[in-house]
Amino acid sequence: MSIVRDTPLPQAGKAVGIDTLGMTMRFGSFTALNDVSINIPAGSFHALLGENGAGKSTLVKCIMGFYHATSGSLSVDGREVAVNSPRDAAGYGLGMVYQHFTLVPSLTGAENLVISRAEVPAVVNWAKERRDLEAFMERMPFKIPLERPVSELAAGEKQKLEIVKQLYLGRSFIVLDEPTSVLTPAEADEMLGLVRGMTERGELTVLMISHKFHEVTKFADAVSILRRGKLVGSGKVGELSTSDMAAMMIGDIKLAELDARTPIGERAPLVLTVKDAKAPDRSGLKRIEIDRLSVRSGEILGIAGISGNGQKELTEILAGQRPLEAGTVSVKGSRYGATRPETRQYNVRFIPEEPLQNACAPKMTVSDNLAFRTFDLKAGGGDAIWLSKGKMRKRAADLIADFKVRTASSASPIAALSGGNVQRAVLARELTGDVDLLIVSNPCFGLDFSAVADIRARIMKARNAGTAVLLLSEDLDELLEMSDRIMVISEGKLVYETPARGADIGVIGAHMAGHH
Ligand SMILES: Nc1ncnc2c1ncn2[C@@H]1O[C@H](COP(=O)(O)OP(=O)(O)OP(=O)(O)O)[C@@H](O)[C@H]1O
Repeated sequence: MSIVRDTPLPQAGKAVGIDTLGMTMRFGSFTALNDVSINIPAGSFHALLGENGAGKSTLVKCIMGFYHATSGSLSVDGREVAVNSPRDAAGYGLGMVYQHFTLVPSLTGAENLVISRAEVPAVVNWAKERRDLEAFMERMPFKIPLERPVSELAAGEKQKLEIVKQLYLGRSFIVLDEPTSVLTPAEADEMLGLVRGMTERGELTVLMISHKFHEVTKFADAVSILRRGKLVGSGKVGELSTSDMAAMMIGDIKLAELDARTPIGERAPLVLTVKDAKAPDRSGLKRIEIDRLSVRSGEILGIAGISGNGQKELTEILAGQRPLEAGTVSVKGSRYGATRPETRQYNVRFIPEEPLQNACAPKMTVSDNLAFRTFDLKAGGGDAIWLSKGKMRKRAADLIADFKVRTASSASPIAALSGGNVQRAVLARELTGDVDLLIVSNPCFGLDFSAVADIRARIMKARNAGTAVLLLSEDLDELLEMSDRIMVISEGKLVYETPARGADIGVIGAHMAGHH
């Protein structure tokens, strides 16, 4: 048996500060980051703002050693350092927490922490690890049940564990990339409050990418704003109003407004109906059972629920990717299996979550991806025999302009776009043309505030024009603003229904949490 060798636990954290000096990053002839100098002192909580494609991720990737900046330098605690890889960054105490969880769901919190170390012993001395972990957790403000499998933790607990993992690995400067996008408002507040406490005690420095002004003003003490790769503003949070920050981000652009809701006609036809549908969930251990769900023309039905309660399975059933064991899905009164001819015949459009993985061919160009619905159709609607690359490019240019997709060119691979711009490109493809049924999951995830306003206005326009919309969202505010009716999904079942107008958030929240 091999020798048990333990890496020592990090000492109590002492925050480190960083400076970027003239950081510039070019991709070919495109400048994603242009001469950016930012000072983030040790123990501060710094927010990084910018519209989609402004260069936030690029800056962070340069700091973390994922990218080699074209020019410029990085200092840690006042000393210029060479960070050529994430491993180098880790050596200086720099760590990153991603928007999506990176933990292994079947392992416990303790196991996740131990295996995340660079040098995991061949044989783990669990008794010693547990003692060490207990001592470590005593220093942490976060309380997390480390003995439970991660799959059983709530989203807020998982996010805290991601942060604890970085601290366990000895990082004392962490980047939080939109850290609250899958948390409830209460979880977000608690988590950011605890992180803020650590910065105030000088144990940690935080750089947070966020699109949420209320989080920035409540928790950060300074902010830097990027626009088209340039630093356009920075300062103390208290000295800048939300509208100052918004204006620096996007300039003097008027936000899209929601059209007034037209009443749903009494005889508005049913467009989508799901009856007695049963299917196993992804683990095969639980089931999804939808007794009855229907959406009328000109109606938005919102589905609320904590992530992982069957939303993904429901969208997979509707996309024809998860066979039913029993029950039916019908569109406009006919059985519907989501084949390409059926989606065309009934004008069904679908925007799944994580669109880069689920709705795009990442290595193909933006123009090709925008043409997926139409490349084999002639202008009049018949089948096309030849691909017309010229027409595809022209159509792509129109959609890119209309939906303000920021890309170096329509010939760039779609995977090179920023997260928010991939989302915009997929929305451009799916929301254009005649749409009778729109199934959309978290449409505004990762979008900046002006894009959020724009996308919601477009969905409302489609509704008012008669589209039936099934809107699955983890954002309750979005559901309350957009929906006509709201249903709650919990453990694979629809457990509660209410008109959105006058809905009681407390009651919805209780059903989301499993109290029926
Ligand atoms: N590997 C790459 N190749 C080519 N262009 C890239 C690459 N990575 C980023 N870009 C471009 O750089 C610009 C900045 O992207 P970045 O991901 O930094 O934006 P962001 O501010 O993080 O946006 P979001 O809020 O949407 O995440 C975008 O226009 C993007 O298309």
